[in-house]
Amino acid sequence: TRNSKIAKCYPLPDVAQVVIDPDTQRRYFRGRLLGKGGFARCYEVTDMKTNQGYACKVVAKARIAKPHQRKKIVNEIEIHRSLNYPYVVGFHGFFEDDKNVYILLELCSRKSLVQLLKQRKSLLEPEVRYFMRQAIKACSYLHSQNIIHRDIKLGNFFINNDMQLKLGDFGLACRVGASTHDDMTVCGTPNYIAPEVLKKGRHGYEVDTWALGCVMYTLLVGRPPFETMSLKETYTRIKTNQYVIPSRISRSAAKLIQKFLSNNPQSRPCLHTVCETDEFFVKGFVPSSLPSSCCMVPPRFT
Ligand SMILES: COc1cc(C(=O)NC2CCN(C)CC2)ccc1Nc1cc2c(cn1)c(C)nn2-c1cc(Cl)cc(CCC(N)=O)c1
Repeated sequence: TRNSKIAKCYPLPDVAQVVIDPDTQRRYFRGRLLGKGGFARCYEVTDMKTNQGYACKVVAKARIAKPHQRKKIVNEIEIHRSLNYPYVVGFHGFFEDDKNVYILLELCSRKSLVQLLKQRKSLLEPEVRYFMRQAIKACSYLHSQNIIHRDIKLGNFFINNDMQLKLGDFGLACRVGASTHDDMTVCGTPNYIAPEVLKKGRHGYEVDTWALGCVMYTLLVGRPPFETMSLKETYTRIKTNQYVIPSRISRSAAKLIQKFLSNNPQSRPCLHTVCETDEFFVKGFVPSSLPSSCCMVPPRFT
């Protein structure tokens, strides 16, 4: 809208070199900009007492002046602060000053699956089992807390120093049963948005299961399953379930992708059991850890 254009052309207030949490009096030294997303800029910050590093999402209040924009940030904080799971980004606090809202999050030094796939082009099946197991467990945990993430994609799976996957960015998440289902307009990321959301029917946890299928396909193949030159064509292919699995992909991987990408939400796998029951995981080698060299070159599983 016009206002967002105005907001964009005013220079954003700089983030001070040292930011202080007024409640805890903790002082954080602001390091480099790690990236931007939506209204937020994310900086690496260091607690000046403990030397602990964090990823600090900074949202200028000028950018969230409208009630629905402020509600989005409040929703993200309210949901994320209630979570605690090994494969979900740690939430370490939030505070505000007159200019910005600050959200302190677990720093994942190896960035996200976006950068890893950009470097590697596509991953080997054992690596996909390793990452998909953690991604599925993270979503299964969210669903057990009655939360739908609604924006599962490579860029929201961060990788920490020990190569563990951490699901982040709860800006579009919602609690099931809350009245926010009506705002589930087409707000997901085009490549990973589920057919039932496009048809504006009822939708629930299964939209995350669909998106996990898109993540698995993209990691193995090196591109998203429904990517085309136009958004309209992509939406048509999603609604008509039109995608191709290259023949180099194993039968068990292809079968699981087809289950994840079922047009009918009820036919998609159960996230609480799929890692223990599906042939792709049961009949294949699931590494318990990955060397950081996987960010650069294919590993040799001897
Ligand atoms: C050391 O840790 C990181 C480094 C980098 C990085 O090297 N980015 C470079 C910085 C220089 N520019 C030129 C290219 C990207 C990127 C991400 C890092 N870690 C890192 C980044 C993190 C988080 C944890 N950990 C969390 C949680 N949220 N965000 C977060 C938040 C936003 Cl708003 C935007 C982005 C960037 C887009 C993306 N999906 O990566 C990330």
